[in-house]
Amino acid sequence: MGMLQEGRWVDIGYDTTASQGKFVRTQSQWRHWITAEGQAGPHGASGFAAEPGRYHLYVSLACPWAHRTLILRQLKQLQKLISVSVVHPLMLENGWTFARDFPRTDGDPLYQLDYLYQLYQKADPQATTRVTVPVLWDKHRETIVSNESADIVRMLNTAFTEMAAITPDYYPQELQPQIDALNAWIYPQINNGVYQAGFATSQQAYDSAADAVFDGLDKAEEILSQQRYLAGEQLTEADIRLWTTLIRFDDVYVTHFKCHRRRISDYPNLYGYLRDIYQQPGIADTVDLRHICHHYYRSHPHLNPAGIVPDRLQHDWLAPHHRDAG
Ligand SMILES: N[C@@H](CCC(=O)N[C@@H](CS)C(=O)NCC(=O)O)C(=O)O
Repeated sequence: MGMLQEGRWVDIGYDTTASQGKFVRTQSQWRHWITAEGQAGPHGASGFAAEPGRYHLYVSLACPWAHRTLILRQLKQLQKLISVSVVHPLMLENGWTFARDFPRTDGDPLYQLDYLYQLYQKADPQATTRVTVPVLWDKHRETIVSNESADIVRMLNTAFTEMAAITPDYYPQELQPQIDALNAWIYPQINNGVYQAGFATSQQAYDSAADAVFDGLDKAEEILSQQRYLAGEQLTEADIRLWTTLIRFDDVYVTHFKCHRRRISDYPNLYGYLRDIYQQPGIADTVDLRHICHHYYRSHPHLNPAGIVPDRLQHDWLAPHHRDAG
C-alpha cells in the first residue's frame, strides 16, 4: 500500500497513531461531474459533457466502493456508453496494478500502464493523493473526472438519460431526504465501519467500530422487516450502497476484519434482501468472490501475514427470497 507524494510513489501504509488507533479514510481529490450539457455539477469544474464512448471506468471487482459504480453502470444500461476495465486484485507495494495474471483482469486498455498510480500521475504530475478505485477517466481531456464513488453513482444515475435506455431513477427527488438520511448512518456504521473494525490498532477503536457495525446491521434488519427496500418498495442508491458491503460480509469481514458477532446469513431479512438484489438482472455478473477474497486476504500482510485465503463458503444466493410476495 502506498500513495503519491508530490507526484512520486511512496510505499507507506495508513497511519493510525494520530487518531488513537482509529482508521480514518482520506477524502477523494477529484470531484468533477459529468452532466448532460457539460455544465458544472454540485462542485468541481465544467466541461465534462455526457458523450458516448468518452469516459472509462477503472474498477477493482474486490472493492465495495468501485462495486457501487459498476452496479449503477449495469442498472442504467450504460455498458455501451462507458467502457470499463478491471485491475488486479492484489494491492501491495505498488498499490493497484494492471497485471493480467488473474482471471477477469483487463490490464490498462487505454495507455498500457503498469500501475494505477501512473494514471493519477498523468492526471496531475504533482499530485499528493492516495491512489484509489474507482476512477472515472475522461479519454478526451485525459484526466480524472472523479475518484469518489458516491458522486460517480449519482452522475451515472442522471447524466446519460438523454442517450441511454429508459431505466428507473435510483435517487428520485421525492426520496432524496430519506436516502440521504440512510446514507448518513450506513456509510460510517456499516460501509466504513467494517474497515474501522478491521484496521483498528487499539482495542477501544475496534470495540467501538464493531459495536457500530452491528448496531447498524440491527437497524437495517428492522427496516427490512417492514418493507422490501431501505426507502420503501423501490430499489434506490441507498440499497446499492449497503448491499456491496453485505455481499462481502460473510466471506471477508467476519474473519478478516473481526466482525464475527453475527453473519448476514444469521439475519433473515438482510439475507433475503441480499438474495433479492443479487437476483436482479445484471447484478450477479458484478460479483466476483475470487477477486474479493484474494484482494482482502492477500493485500493486508499486517492482518494476515501468510496471505492464506480461507476455503470458500457455500452460498445459495439464488434461493428464493420471497421479498416480492407483497
Ligand atoms: N472515497 C472513495 C474510497 C475508495 C477506496 O478507498 N478504495 C479502496 C479500495 S476498496 C482503495 O483504492 N484503497 C487504496 C488506498 O487507500 O491506498 C470512494 O468511495 O470512491
